[in-house]
Amino acid sequence: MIELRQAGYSYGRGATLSDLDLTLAPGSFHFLTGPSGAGKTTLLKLLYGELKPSSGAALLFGQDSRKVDRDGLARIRRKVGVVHQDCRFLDHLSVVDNVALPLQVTGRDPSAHATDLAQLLSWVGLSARAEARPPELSGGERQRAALARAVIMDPDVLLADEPTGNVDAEMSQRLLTLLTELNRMGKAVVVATHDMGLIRAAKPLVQARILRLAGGNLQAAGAEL
Ligand SMILES: Nc1ncnc2c1ncn2[C@@H]1O[C@H](COP(=O)(O)OP(=O)(O)OP(=O)(O)O)[C@@H](O)[C@H]1O
Repeated sequence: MIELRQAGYSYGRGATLSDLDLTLAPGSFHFLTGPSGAGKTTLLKLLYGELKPSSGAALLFGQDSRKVDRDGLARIRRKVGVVHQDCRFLDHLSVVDNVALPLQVTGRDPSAHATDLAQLLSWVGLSARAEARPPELSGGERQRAALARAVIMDPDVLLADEPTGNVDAEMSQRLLTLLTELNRMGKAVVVATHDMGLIRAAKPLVQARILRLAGGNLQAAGAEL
């Protein structure tokens, strides 16, 4: 579905990422670790076409991200749900309206998807917070709302950037359960995290590959969980 081939990226001075090979197959689960500044967010951006490789290639559903036009990239993005590190909500809209935003952006009528929205909010445990504004949410509630928004379009791939940052161990476990449920539905999942406890907690739930970014390169961090 998504493949990096010898992909590199530079923000201008030196290479942040170099010669990365990575394949996301349907139903795969990857953890992406590495120190702060190693390039985890940059790598995720290559996987959904927000950044294009400075060298090598990113093949997104068979299309080279450097050659695809805007419309093609928009179509690809609908198949990839992203939970951003900072969640990126519109604070003047309610939680349910934020979760519905991808529907609106792609020209669908959210009211025609009211059942899907209600089911999704129930799945992430936020039915009672549907009309709250994002600044009123706790860290764990924000992350769950961001996850709901990332999957409202039923993507094939889910990319989550530090989805358990600023939440306690119990909420981490809950988020992990949601991520593994999505994976069991066949979605390819990539979770960028510093949280080795999260990776250990995933062991009984999912067969995941652990990748470590260091010095711009990807290394397999040990055996399968
Ligand atoms: N827009 C940008 N312009 C220039 N440099 C950038 C930009 N975004 C990131 N960088 C640099 O690229 C490197 C990798 O950043 P990135 O955010 O991908 O790392 P990360 O592993 O996700 O870090 P963290 O774990 O702290 O979130 C860092 O040195 C960062 O300062």
